[in-house]
Amino acid sequence: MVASSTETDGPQTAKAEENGGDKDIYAQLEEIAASTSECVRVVIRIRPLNEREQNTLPCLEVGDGGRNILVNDQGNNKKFTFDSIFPIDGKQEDVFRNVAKPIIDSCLAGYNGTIFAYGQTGSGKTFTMQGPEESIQAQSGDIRQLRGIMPRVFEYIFDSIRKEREEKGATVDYVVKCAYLQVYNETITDLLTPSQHNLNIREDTLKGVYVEDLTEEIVKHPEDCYRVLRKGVANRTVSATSMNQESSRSHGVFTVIIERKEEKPDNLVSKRVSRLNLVDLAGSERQKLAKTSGQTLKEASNINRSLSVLGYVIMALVDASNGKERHINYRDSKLTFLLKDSLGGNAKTCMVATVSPSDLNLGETISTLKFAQRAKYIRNKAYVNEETTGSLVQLQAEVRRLQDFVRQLLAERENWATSKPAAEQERNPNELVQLMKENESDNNLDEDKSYVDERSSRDSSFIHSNMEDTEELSKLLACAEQRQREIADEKRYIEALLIESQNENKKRKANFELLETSWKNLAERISAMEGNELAHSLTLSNTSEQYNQPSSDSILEQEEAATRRLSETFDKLADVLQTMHNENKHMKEQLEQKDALLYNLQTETKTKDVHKEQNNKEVNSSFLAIHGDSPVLNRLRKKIADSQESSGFQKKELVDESQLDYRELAQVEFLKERLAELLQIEAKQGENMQKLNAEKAALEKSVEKLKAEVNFLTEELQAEKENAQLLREQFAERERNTEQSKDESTQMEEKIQHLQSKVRSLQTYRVQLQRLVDQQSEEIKSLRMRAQNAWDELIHARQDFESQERLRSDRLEKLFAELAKHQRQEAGRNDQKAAAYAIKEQMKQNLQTISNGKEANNIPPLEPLMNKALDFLLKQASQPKIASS
Ligand SMILES: Nc1ncnc2c1ncn2[C@@H]1O[C@H](COP(=O)(O)OP(=O)(O)OP(=O)(O)O)[C@@H](O)[C@H]1O
Repeated sequence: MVASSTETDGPQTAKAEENGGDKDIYAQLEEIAASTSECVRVVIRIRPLNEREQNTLPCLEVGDGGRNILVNDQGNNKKFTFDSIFPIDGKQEDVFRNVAKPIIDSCLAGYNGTIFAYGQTGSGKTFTMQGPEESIQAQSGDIRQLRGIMPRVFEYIFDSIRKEREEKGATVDYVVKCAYLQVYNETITDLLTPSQHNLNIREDTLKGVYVEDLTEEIVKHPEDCYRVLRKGVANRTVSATSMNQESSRSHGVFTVIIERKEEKPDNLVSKRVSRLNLVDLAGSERQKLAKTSGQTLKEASNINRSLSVLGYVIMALVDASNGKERHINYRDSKLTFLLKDSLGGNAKTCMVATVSPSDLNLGETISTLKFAQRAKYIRNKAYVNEETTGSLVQLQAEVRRLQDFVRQLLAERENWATSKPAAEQERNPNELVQLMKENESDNNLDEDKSYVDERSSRDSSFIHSNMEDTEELSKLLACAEQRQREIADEKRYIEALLIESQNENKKRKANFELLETSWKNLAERISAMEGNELAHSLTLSNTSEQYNQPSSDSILEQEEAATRRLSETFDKLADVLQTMHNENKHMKEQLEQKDALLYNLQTETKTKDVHKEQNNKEVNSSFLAIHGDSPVLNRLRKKIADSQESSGFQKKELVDESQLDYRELAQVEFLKERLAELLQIEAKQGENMQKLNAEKAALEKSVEKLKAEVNFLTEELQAEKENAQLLREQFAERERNTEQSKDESTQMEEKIQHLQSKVRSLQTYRVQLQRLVDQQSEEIKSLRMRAQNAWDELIHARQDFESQERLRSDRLEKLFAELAKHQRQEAGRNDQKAAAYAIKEQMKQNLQTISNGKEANNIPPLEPLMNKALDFLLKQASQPKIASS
């Protein structure tokens, strides 16, 4: 179901065995080379639709091969490629095998590892990393299948350790520790000791990045780890938002520290310490969608800010891995500082980006995928964290080797020192004293000898005092050289600072320009929107006036209100951007000032350098005056030589010419002269000494001055550094604000696009409506004509009708008269009828009387005859007379 670009089993365990230490140095180097610079693995996990999304459309499709994902963005398909993609029905077990197993294998082999889940709030990060809480310790049933990466990691680690112990016995020893922390509102809390709040992050060359005073609990079984995890989960900050009933409001970092010690056959002990970070980041969320407020809103903005910094760090890392010179601001947020080793450092890292499949979250899904795509290009440099120690004998051998090495270095330094120019050696004052002593020992005359001894001792003391001065001067020189070096260092530092500040400035300028362009674009869009709004409202009001459509009225009202709201929001946004623009301008000016200040400092340092140079030259010349070709000393040397020569010559003369008295006199004269000369020299040397002392005092003063200047410069630099830091922080804050504004403007853009599409559909609808109305007005026209005709016809018909009506009423009147007449007749007939009935009755009675008498008189019955007559009468009476009228 899931395609993967990496092998999930086997090779790491093999590597673990290889690292046992049997390899030679070249193999280790090869392994280091192979292990360096490895890209971060990135996988995508799509969660099933939740209740809120049941009636929405899917916007994601996993492409062929299971490594591509297609996003349907309003009809446009965008394609992203990752190391693996887990579809909606992806199993927890598959995720563990593909994502976590290779990393744990690396950790067991001594590498650091990190797995982190990134994604929109409610997209399944906690589900992936941890699983439902009740599943963590589940021993059986369906719920056990829902365990996330963390519980499975614990089981796998202890299983692997058990297997290795079975194989290697007591030579291998493991200590496993767990720590759990959260970063909530930029504060680190120890989830295992929640009273430990606001902890500090530290960095160490050996340990890497770590949290000071964080509780590390030793764990011996997976059950211990479950307990630690549950304890931390209970202390983690979680609240309900509209997007997720149990939304993590903090970034959670669960660390497993694996310490492995192995005793090797040659008495060496190898020790590896690796750290596995399991990171469940807080979810990114659009505040409007998440409908957060109050504390939850503050949390959300902190979450978004730290995730933005994470985004910048990733962008910088990607640039850096593309060979660009970028400074990675890990320290801009606690999260990025904590993840420093995991992003671009000493760790093997895998990122699981979780997404929702619904088009309801399309914007967030696209931004998650883009983020994940960038992370793919980060290159990490992981290495095995191994340290080997040996027995005392081996350690002593190592110490000896190091001592030899140090000796060799010292000898090299000595060689270098002795290979100084010969002129420098000649200037050694001790040698000069020696030379003079040798000269003196050659003198045969006692007086001369005593005199020379005396002078020699005087000269020697002079030279000794010169030597002391020379030593002082050498010290001074060394001090000056040291100062020079310090100043050069400072100069280099200032230059680096200047370059950094220039780069920062460039960056800021670029951002500033970007901001300006986006601001301009936005302003244009706002004015375009305003224009559209006007045009839109005009057309819509026309439409509503012309056709008086109640349904389109309400749509228009809604549209107008939405446009008004949008325009208001845009106004506010424009204000915010204007303020930001002004602030950025101000910052730019400040930066320019700082640049100018730095430039001045640099120039000052250069001037100081020149002064230093001059001072040094002066000191050197003084040095030369003492040791080098000093005319006074040369003359002194010459005089001594001459006196020796002349005393030799006079001795010869004394022997040859036997003029002792004269020679003695001459000798005395000569010695007198020489004494005067030497006294003169001594006086001159005294003057020289005074001069040198004055020079020394001046030099000391200038050194003091320089020291003060250097101190001042250091303070200035410190202040500059602080200012730069402050500016950096302000800029980061500004960038974060810009990011937020960008988010808002993206939302606005989406709204605008939505509105524009609505306007477009409304325009189409209006055109259709116009056509319909045109048709209808044509029809109305023809109808009107037809109605006119009909009206005319109606008037005719009415006139006809009225005349006919009149005729009819006449006839009716007549008829009514006839009817009255008939009624009258009828009444008469009824009277007749009643009379006839009365007659009939009378007759009946009469007849009865008659019949009574007939029987007696035998008269034929008259009744039938009477009935006949009566019937005839009745018939006559009941016949209608009106028919004739
Ligand atoms: N792959 C999945 N399969 C089944 N249910 C899932 C899946 N992913 C997430 N869910 C469910 O979705 C809901 C939200 O998931 P979860 O809490 O893991 O999100 P989240 O990304 O950690 O959110 P947030 O960090 O913002 O709080 C939970 O009820 C979870 O059980």
